[in-house]
Amino acid sequence: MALAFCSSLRFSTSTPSPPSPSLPLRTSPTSSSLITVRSPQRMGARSLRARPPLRPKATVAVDSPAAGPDASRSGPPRVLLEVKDLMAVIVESGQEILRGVNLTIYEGEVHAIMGKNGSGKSTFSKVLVGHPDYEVTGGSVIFKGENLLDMEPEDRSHAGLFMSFQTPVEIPGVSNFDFLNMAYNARRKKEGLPELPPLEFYSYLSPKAAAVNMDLRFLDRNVNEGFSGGERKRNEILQLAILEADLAILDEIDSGLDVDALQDVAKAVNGLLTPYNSVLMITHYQRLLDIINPSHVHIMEEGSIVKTGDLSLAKQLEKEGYRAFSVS
Ligand SMILES: Nc1ncnc2c1ncn2[C@@H]1O[C@H](COP(=O)(O)OP(=O)(O)OP(=O)(O)O)[C@@H](O)[C@H]1O
Repeated sequence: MALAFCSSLRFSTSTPSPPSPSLPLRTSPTSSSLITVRSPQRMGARSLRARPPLRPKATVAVDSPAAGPDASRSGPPRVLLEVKDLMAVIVESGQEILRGVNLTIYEGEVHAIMGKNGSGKSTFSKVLVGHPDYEVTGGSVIFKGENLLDMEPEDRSHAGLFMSFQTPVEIPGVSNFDFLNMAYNARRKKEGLPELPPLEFYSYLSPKAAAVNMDLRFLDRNVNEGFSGGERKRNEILQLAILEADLAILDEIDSGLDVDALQDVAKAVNGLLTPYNSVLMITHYQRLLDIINPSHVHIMEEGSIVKTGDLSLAKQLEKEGYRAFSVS
C-alpha cells in the first residue's frame, strides 16, 4: 500500500484541464470545531488555513498580493513569534497543561520541538492557533507584532499562521480543489483582491501540486476522504504551499509516512522555506530533522521548554533518550 501510494503521487502531466468545481457546496460537515466551511456566497473556508500567499514562488498570471520582489523586506530578520511564559489549561477539566512556555522564532528559522508523549507539544501548537479546548491562563504571544491571543482563529490564519494537525480531518462533500480555491480566495478577499475563478486558480495551483508530487487526481476527491495517512500529510503540505503562511506549525508531519514519502514531504517543506517564513515542527524522530535541518531544537517536558540547542540535541536524544534531559 505504501509503495503504491508513493508511485501514485507523482505529478501527472497528462491532466490538462482543471477538476470541475462542484459548487455550490452540498454539505458542510466537519469533525473539528476549528473548521468552517461556508457557502460560496459567504466565501469562507477552513478557518485555520485561509492564508493565501504573500510571496508566490510560482509564476502565475494573477494579481497576487505580492507577486514581485518586496523591497520592504530588506534588513535583518524580524521576530515572527514571541511566546513568553505561556500557560494554558484544558477548558473542560481545568487541568493545567502548559506551564510557562518561552519561545522566540525569527524569520527564516526552522524550529523543532521534541518531547515525551504527553509533554504538551500538540497542546502548545493548538493553543497558538486558538483551539477552543484550551484556555490561556497566563503569558503572552506576539505574532508579527500583534497580540495573537486577542485574535479569532480565522484571523490568526489570515495573519499568516498555518497549522497541520497530527490527524488531518476529512471534509465529506467538499472537493479538495474547491476547498483550496475557497481558502485562497478568502485571503485574497481579505487583501481587497478579486476572487480567483477556478481556471485561473488551477494555473496557480498546478505547479504547487507538482512541487509536492501530488497527483492532480487528488484535487477532484473530497478533502482527505479515503486518503491514506501519507496522502493526508502530503495534502497538508499542498495546502501550505497554496497558502504560503509566514509560520507553519507542522505537528508530526512525519507520522505514518513511508521512507520515500517522508523524503518527498520533507523536501517539499524545504522547498517552501524562504528567508521570510518559518516552520515550527513537532516530531519524535531525527530522520525528519536530518532532511529539514532545523536551526533550533527544543525539548519540552511537562508543559515547558526545558532545553534548547541545535541538531546535535536531537542526535543526543536519539542516543540517550529523554532521561538525559529530564529536569524532574
Ligand atoms: N482536550 C483534551 N482533553 C483531555 N486531555 C487533554 C486534552 N488535550 C491534551 N490533553 C492532555 O494533555 C497532555 C498533553 O497532551 P499533548 O497532546 O499536548 O501531548 P504531546 O506532547 O503532543 O504528546 P504526543 O507526543 O503523544 O503527541 C496529555 O496528557 C493529554 O492527554
